[in-house]
Amino acid sequence: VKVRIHSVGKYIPEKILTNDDLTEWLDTSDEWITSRTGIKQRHISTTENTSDLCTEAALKALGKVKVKAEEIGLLIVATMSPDAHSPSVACTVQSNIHAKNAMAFDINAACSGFVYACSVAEKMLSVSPYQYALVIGGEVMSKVVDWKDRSTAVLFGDGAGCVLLEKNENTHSFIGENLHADGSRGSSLTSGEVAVNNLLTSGNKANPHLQMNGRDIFDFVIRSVPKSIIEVVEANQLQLEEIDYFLLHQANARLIKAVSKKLKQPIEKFPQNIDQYGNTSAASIPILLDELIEHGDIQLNSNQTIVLTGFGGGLTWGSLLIKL
Ligand SMILES: O=C(O)C1CCN(c2ccc(-c3cc(CO)ccc3Cl)cn2)CC1
Repeated sequence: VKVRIHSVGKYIPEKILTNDDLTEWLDTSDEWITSRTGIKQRHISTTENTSDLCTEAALKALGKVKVKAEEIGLLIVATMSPDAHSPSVACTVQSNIHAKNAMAFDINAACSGFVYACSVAEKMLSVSPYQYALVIGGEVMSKVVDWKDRSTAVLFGDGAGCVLLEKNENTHSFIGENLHADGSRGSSLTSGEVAVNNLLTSGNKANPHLQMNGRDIFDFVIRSVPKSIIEVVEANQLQLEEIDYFLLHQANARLIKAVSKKLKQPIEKFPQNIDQYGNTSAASIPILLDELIEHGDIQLNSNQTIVLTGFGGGLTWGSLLIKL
């Protein structure tokens, strides 16, 4: 049985905060942010929570093809900024779009969440009686960042991206994958800690906000991401030159440049939109994919070969090799 990408959608909240807007609140500058991250602006939700962004992205993807919500058997949301622990964002989205036959759950693999979720969905769909699965990466990072911490608050943005996967006999999108974690370095990027305070204990501290050791993460990514990409390409008897696009998690422009150099592949193969959206964690790859399809750089059913690579909190990282 084969699984392919049938359609893609995204939804970004309307409100834009530019780097200059941030200088009114934080001791930072457009020059610093732009030169160190590549980010020029980010979208910040004011009323919509993660499930609202994911719902709109799902409706966009469904709207582009004639697939009815009841044909969906599986709905996975990758997020590290859920509305709540329960109900899952996926269940709220399932209700909103009336996908009454879909099982629904969230996964948290931070900025690797979307590639992890696609991997899980592909396996589950291939043994499911249903034809379609929705995989959504959605974040309202603006509610988890510490707006007093200029080293992280300027990096993140809100948004959601969605792919509709279809089970069919002939074309096969998912050629290969490698997914990794290293929990021993989990403390390099934490968010939403919940302390053990109960009837018997109290006073245990927990930081609800995102905290990041940028240097540690940078070093981890530079070492692990090129390896993951080479691994997934060569394990499937391909060469890097045969990959049309490398869609990397949009975490930092300098980092993307560094990975392209390590892989000796032209920067044109590493599309970027971090300037517009900031780091939208699990949403960054599906948002980028949707934009590339909108601009015509990537077409579904084109036989183009792409690699999706996520990396971040956990620590987690991983790549998917996809033939469109
Ligand atoms: O001083 C500088 O240049 C700073 C140095 C630190 N920077 C960082 C560091 C790490 C990340 C990052 C975050 C995630 C979480 O999604 C995943 C992957 C990465 Cl690589 C983004 N920016 C910004 C510029």
